[in-house]
Amino acid sequence: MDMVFHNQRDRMEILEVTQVAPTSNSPESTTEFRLPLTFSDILWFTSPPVERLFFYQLDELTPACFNSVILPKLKRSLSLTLVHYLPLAGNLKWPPNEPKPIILYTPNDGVSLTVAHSDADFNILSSNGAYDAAELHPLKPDLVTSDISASAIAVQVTLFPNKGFCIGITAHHAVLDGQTTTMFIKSWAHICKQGNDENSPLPPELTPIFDRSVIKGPDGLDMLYLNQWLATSGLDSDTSKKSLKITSAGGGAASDLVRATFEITREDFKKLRERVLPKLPDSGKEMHLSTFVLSFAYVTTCMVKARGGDGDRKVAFAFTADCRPRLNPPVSQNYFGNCNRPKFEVAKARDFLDENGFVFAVQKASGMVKDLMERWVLEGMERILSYSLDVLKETSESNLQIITVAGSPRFGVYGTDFGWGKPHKVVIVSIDKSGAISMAESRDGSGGVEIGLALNKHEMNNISWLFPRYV
Ligand SMILES: CC(C)(COP(=O)(O)OP(=O)(O)OC[C@H]1O[C@@H](n2cnc3c(N)ncnc32)[C@H](O)[C@@H]1OP(=O)(O)O)[C@@H](O)C(=O)NCCC(=O)NCCSC(=O)CC(=O)O
Repeated sequence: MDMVFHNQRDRMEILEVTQVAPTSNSPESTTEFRLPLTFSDILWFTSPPVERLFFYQLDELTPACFNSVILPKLKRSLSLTLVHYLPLAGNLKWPPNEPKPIILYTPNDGVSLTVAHSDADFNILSSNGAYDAAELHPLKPDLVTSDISASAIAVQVTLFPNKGFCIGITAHHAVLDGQTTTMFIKSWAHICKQGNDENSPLPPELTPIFDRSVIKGPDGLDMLYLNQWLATSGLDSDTSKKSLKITSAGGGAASDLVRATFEITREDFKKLRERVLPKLPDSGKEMHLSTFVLSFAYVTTCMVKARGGDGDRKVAFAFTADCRPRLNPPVSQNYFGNCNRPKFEVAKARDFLDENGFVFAVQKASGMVKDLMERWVLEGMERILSYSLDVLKETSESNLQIITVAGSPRFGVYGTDFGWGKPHKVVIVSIDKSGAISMAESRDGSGGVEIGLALNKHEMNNISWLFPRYV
């Protein structure tokens, strides 16, 4: 039987759009804070923002309780948290005589917070699907970007009466990566759960580090990337034609996509390992067969099979690695900003469509991760943005299939408890713009991995057949 795709038109009402500033009682919030962008930030300069939703189920939640308890607590704790994360209350700016933009917080800056009420079906939107990808769009806030300014983050809290609420956070990728975004939201949750005590410091594992000197790369990489980004929008950094507007590079959301979440369980991983090991050279002794490698290889193979078609077509598959532990010396996980690199490979669809397609994918994925461990992790960084932009251009011009990964099972998003329990569901909305899959740890902590997909109906139908059977 084919998959059933839920499509229910929601009703959403915006109740309030406000600014939440860092609490004014702190000396920090009354001082300007400037943070330069590193090459690793500029690598993502005008990439599509990353949009996450955290659904919390509270069956008895009335509008009165939401307005008198939950919303005030969320606002107050956000304000307290921003004192520790001042750049997130600020904006990207491009001062007239500066070669590159900076992140600037000035007193009275704050985060845009949208409060909304939805009559959409909470159970469907926080389920594993499938439902129209566009159904999630009203729940995510938009960054405010213009030629001269771009907000670092935006937040939305949406009430679903008698069902629960949803927290949406949209992050500018040139300001922060997934590691920092999830550390920030866990800090907000921590302060909210602790009862908004003004004097309670953040625990060490949630305290951001702003020291840019730890990020060392080849000279001139920041300006190289900046000029490459500007060239894609027909601008250049030497003239007055500087712009902080986020372009459509990376594609806009397709309107015909549906979303679903699939889980690869610990038991599935065992089976996948058993299946692949005898087929690998030297029984896989030299392979890096982590749950990430198996998940990435498995989903890539299923996605190529789900699209089917011409074996000669090209498939670009990529993931982003966290460079913090890989740099020499290693950088703290608390480093605020971007410290990551994409890793790309291109192959023919035929390689995955073959009987041994999964074995091929495992070998490739294992090699990609091992490369990052064994070689200098910044190798090839000079070419990485031009290469990525070329691949994106080719995707829009040909039938090249691009598969990338957003999020990570390491981020522990299901531990984000604001005081009303762990999330019922966490999703990355923005995968519907970019051909990405999303990854998160299984909600029940059983060692599995959740895979979020946004595909057209035909491919989603095909993959729903492949996922359970192909393990
Ligand atoms: C490159 C990688 C994907 C490769 O992952 P692997 O798991 O294969 O390799 P690895 O060597 O790092 O880890 C191997 C083993 O170490 C253990 N391990 C190591 N670190 C861990 C951690 N922090 N938490 C839990 N387990 C950990 C695991 O048991 C794992 O085995 P096992 O798994 O078998 O038990 C990863 O190292 C990595 O960098 N992950 C973070 C990716 C990231 O930051 N993505 C977001 C990009 S920004 C983005 O996309 C935007 C956004 O999200 O906002």
